[in-house]
Amino acid sequence: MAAKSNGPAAGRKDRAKIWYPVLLDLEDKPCLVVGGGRVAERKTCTLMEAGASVTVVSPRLTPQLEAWAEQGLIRTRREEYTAGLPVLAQAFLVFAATGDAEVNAQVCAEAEALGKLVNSADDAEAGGFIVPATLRRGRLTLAVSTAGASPSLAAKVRRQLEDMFGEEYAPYLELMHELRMTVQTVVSDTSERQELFRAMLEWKLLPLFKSGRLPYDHFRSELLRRVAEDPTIDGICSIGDWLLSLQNAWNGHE
Ligand SMILES: C[C@@]1(CC(=O)O)c2cc3[nH]c(cc4nc(cc5[nH]c(cc(n2)[C@H]1CCC(=O)O)[C@@](C)(CC(=O)O)[C@@H]5CCC(=O)O)C(CC(=O)O)=C4CCC(=O)O)c(CCC(=O)O)c3CC(=O)O
Ligand SMILES: NC(=O)C1=CN([C@@H]2O[C@H](COP(=O)(O)OP(=O)(O)OC[C@H]3O[C@@H](n4cnc5c(N)ncnc54)[C@H](O)[C@@H]3O)[C@@H](O)[C@H]2O)C=CC1
Repeated sequence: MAAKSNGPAAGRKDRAKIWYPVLLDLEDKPCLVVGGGRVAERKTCTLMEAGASVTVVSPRLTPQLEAWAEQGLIRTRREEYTAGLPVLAQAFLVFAATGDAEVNAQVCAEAEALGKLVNSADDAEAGGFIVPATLRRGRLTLAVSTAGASPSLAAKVRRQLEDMFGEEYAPYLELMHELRMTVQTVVSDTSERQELFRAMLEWKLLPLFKSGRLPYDHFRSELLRRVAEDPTIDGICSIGDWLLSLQNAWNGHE
């Protein structure tokens, strides 16, 4: 069988590096950021969002980093980086984000020697991972990368996705998650379940969420009830009809 053009053969050395995307669980994981400027602040912020336990090593900190330190949200060491810091040896992820390229290279070398995943703010190829531009809508994560070719383009594409994937995706996915769990409990056959999940994607739920007029709790329990009552393809399709009729009724009242 011929290899697909984007298949394993695409990983050969004569091509640009292909980065492997993953989503990491950083909850309570120790992470080290070396440097205390604007870039270190941005990396720290997204690490905090992911629940990481962040230590920043830098003689100077941005006012925001200072504030987080005062609030006890991050740990800091107000000093220049030196090799052999226990906080580096204990870190799950390391970020080299100083304004000094030589220091960043030293941080990367030490971290890699200890088998750590390290990110270099000033040299994509020097570290073991790079950070994409990220859009979150509850459980939906969209990550955009240009493999370091143009980080500002990654940010621009992320902004464009903001319009395409609005806030309504967060409650929509919560509900889809709950409905999926319901179906998993009441339907034992895997292929039957998959058919139902695909049919549920055809429901015109997103416009209902987008309108912002849904009495969410009532709607949620009604939908869960209907799915549990008739978890068949006919049942799922008739729920789809019910959702359409709701939408049409609302549109008619506008
Ligand atoms: C390789 C990588 C390593 C890493 O940091 O992981 C890297 C490297 C470098 N960035 C540089 C510059 C800028 N980076 C940004 C912004 C972001 N940079 C991010 C990631 C990455 N940046 C990784 C590759 C990501 C990819 O391409 O997929 C984002 C997506 C995520 C984040 O940082 O959290 C975040 C946007 C977040 C968002 O808005 O969503 C801006 C815009 C701004 O600051 O507003 C500028 C100025 C404009 C410009 O230069 O384009 C420079 C040059 C420094 C110089 O020349 O002085 C280097 C070093 C080099 O290129 O060698
Ligand atoms: N990856 C990215 O997204 C981006 C990367 N960059 C690169 O990242 C680097 C940092 O950028 P900014 O934060 O804007 O710089 P900045 O000048 O605002 O901050 C540099 C920080 O590094 C600290 N520092 C300097 N020497 C140190 C040492 N020996 N040990 C510990 N900390 C030390 C300073 O105290 C300061 O807090 C720049 O070199 C730039 O090339 C710039 C823009 C975006």
